[in-house]
Amino acid sequence: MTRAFLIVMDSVGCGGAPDAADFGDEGANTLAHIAQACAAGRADAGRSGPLRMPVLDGLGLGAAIRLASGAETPGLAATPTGLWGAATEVSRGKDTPTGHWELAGVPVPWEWTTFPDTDPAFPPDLLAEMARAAGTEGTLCNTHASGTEVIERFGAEHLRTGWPICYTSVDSVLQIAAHEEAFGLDRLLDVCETLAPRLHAMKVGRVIARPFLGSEATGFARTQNRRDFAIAPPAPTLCDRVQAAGRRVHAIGKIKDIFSGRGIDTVAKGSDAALMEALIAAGQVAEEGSLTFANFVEFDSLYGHRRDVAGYARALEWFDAQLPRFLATLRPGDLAIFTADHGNDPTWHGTEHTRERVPVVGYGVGVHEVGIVGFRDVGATIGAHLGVEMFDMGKAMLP
Ligand SMILES: O=P(O)(O)O[C@H]1O[C@H](CO)[C@@H](O)[C@H]1O
Ligand SMILES: [Mn+2]
Ligand SMILES: [Mn+2]
Repeated sequence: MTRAFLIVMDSVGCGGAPDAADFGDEGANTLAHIAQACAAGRADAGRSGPLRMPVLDGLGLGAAIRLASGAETPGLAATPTGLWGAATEVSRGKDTPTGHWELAGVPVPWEWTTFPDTDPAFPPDLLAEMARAAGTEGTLCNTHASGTEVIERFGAEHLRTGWPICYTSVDSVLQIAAHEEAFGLDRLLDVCETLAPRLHAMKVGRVIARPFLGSEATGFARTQNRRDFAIAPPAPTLCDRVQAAGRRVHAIGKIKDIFSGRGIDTVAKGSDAALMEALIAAGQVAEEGSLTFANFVEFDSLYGHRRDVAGYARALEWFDAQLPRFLATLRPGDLAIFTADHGNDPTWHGTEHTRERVPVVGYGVGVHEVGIVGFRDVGATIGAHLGVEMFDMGKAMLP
C-alpha cells in the first residue's frame, strides 16, 4: 500500500477553458500571464526577472500550461519528468467548493444562487434575518465588495454601531466580517452557523465568517480565523470513499470546510507557511494507504483577488522553493498531484475568479503525459492509486 497527496494551489489556473467566454473570461490565464509579466519586468516588486518554478516546471508545469491554452510560458521551459497534463471543469461554477468537489469526483448538478450586483444585494427578508441572527438593528455594506477593502471602508462604523459587515461577490457566498474582539469571534461564528441552513436551502454555497482586528488609527486586517460554512457535496466524494475503505484522510488548510466536514479525519490550519510545514509533516508520518488533501489559499486570497501580479509570482516562487523538502519525505510508491480549483488571473479586470483549465502535475509515477483530462479524473487517479473503489467518478490517469 502507498500514500496519496492531493495538493490544490488555490486559483493557480492555466487558461484555455472551452467555456471561458460564458463566464466573461475568454483569454484569462493566471499562470501564463504571471509568467509573461515576470519576463517583461512587470512583476519586480520583492522579486525580479522571469518566473522561477524549477520543481513544478520540471515535473511538467510549463508544458501543461502550453497544452491547456497554447500560451507562451517564458521561464517555464523544462522537459517534463513527471505526470503532466491539464484539466477542464464541467460544473457551472468557478468557485472553490465547485472546483474541489469536481476534483474529488463529484460535479455540481445544480445552478448556484448568486446575489445581484445591486444595493442592497440581499432581499429584504434576508437582510432582516441577518440582523436578527446578529442581534443588531441592521447590517453594514450589504453589497458586492472586496473583503480587504470592505473592512477599511466600514471598520470604524462597525466599531461604532456594532453591526456586522455583510457582503458578497460573483461567487455563491454570503460573507460576514466582524471585529474579533469588539464583536467577538465566537459570536461571529454563531451568526454564520445560524444563517447557513437558510442560505444552503437557497443553494447559496457558503456563509463565510471573516473576522478582523485593528482600529481606525492602525487600520484593519483580517485574521487567520476565517471559517466557511459550506453546503454539503451532493454525493460521496473521494474523501468519503477513502474513509469508507478504512483509510485515513488528512486535511490541510480549508479542505474540511469545503467538504462540510465529510470524510475528514484530521485537520491542520494556518498560514500557507504553516500549511507547508503541515504538509511536510504529513509526508513524514502519514499512514500507508492514507490521503493527504491540502489547499493553499493565499495565491487566491492575498494576490489573485487583490490583482497583485508580483505578489502572486512571489507566492508561486516561494511555494516551489519549499517543495524539495516535501518531495524528500515521499516513499517509493507514493503519489503526489499538484493542481488547482479555478483561475484568478491577477492581470484580469475586476477582482474575481476566472474560468480556466487547471494544471495537473504529479510526482511518483515517472514521466507520464496525460493530455487534457477532466477534473474528476484527478480524484479517480488518487482512488485508483490507493486501490479505493470510485465507481463511475472519472477515469484514472495512471501509466
Ligand atoms: O474579497 P474576499 O473577501 O477575499 O472574497 C473572496 O473570497 C470569497 C471566498 O473565497 C470569494 O467569493 C471572493 O469574493
Ligand atoms: Mn479557490
Ligand atoms: Mn477566491
